[in-house]
Amino acid sequence: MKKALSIAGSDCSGGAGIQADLKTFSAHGVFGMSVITSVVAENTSRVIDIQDITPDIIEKQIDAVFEDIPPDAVKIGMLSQVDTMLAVAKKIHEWDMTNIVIDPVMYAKNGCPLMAPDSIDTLISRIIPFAYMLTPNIPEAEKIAEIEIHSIEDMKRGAKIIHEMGCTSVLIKGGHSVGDATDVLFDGKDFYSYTSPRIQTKNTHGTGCTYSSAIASNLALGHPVNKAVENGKAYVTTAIRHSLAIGKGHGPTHHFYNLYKNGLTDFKEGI
Ligand SMILES: Nc1ncnc2c1ncn2[C@@H]1O[C@H](COP(=O)(O)OP(=O)(O)OP(=O)(O)O)[C@@H](O)[C@H]1O
Ligand SMILES: Cc1ncc(COP(=O)(O)O)c(N)n1
Repeated sequence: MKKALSIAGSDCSGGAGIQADLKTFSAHGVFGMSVITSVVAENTSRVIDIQDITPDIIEKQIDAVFEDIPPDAVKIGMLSQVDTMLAVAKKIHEWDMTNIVIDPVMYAKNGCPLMAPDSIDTLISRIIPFAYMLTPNIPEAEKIAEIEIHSIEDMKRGAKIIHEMGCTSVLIKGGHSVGDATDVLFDGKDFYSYTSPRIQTKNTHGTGCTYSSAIASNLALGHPVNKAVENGKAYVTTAIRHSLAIGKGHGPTHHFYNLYKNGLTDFKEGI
């Protein structure tokens, strides 16, 4: 069985972060493991508080996983502080991690910051160069590349600038644009785009986490980069199309529908 690790924050309400990642891994038939970087008291409407895990315990969690069950792919999500980033960067290097998909999470859907603003330089210098794929949304890409993004051409320009920071490939996600949901991948040579019709729903909590974990699952399963994104896009689109109207704010993506669709379960309740 293929194995994947998520290094990310915990969303107690189950829609984003580690919880979304583990559900996504399971739906792909991949064995999921987790290293928690922050415990976030959050739900579909708001972030109440954040407790960052100490760098020491983050490092020890990574050691515990890698000395025993080395993963075939690693997804990295919320890294809230400079020290968190430095601890993760040290361990990426020490364990020679590969197939790393990094979602540079900066804000929750309701606008609450999940990354300290003063850590952007460390993200760029110490984390981004390790990414096999970096998956910023449009506001994150604007911050990292220091440009404004209003069009597909801007997304391509942003992807090129970010690629020069040392990552192997960049996928800028179009969830925050208008019209079709188009994502742009740059692998250092060619551009690829992935489009789905925009689904009219407010229930998009955890879409970015779901997408990056689906891509990591596909890399763990041995797919090349553009196929991993194609499959990941199909997964997240289905998960949004059947997202759940639960909670008072932005409801979460639906993983069981994907399982059902792929014939892995006959679970139908709530679809
Ligand atoms: N309403 C929608 N309809 C169809 N696809 C969408 C919609 N919203 C987002 N997507 C797609 O979902 C994926 C995740 O993109 P998005 O830009 O929402 O990520 P994100 O902002 O990082 O997510 P999060 O808000 O969870 O951090 C992308 O493939 C994007 O195109
Ligand atoms: C722990 C954690 N990680 C990531 C997100 C971003 O996801 P979203 O923007 O969909 O809330 C989140 N809300 N919580």
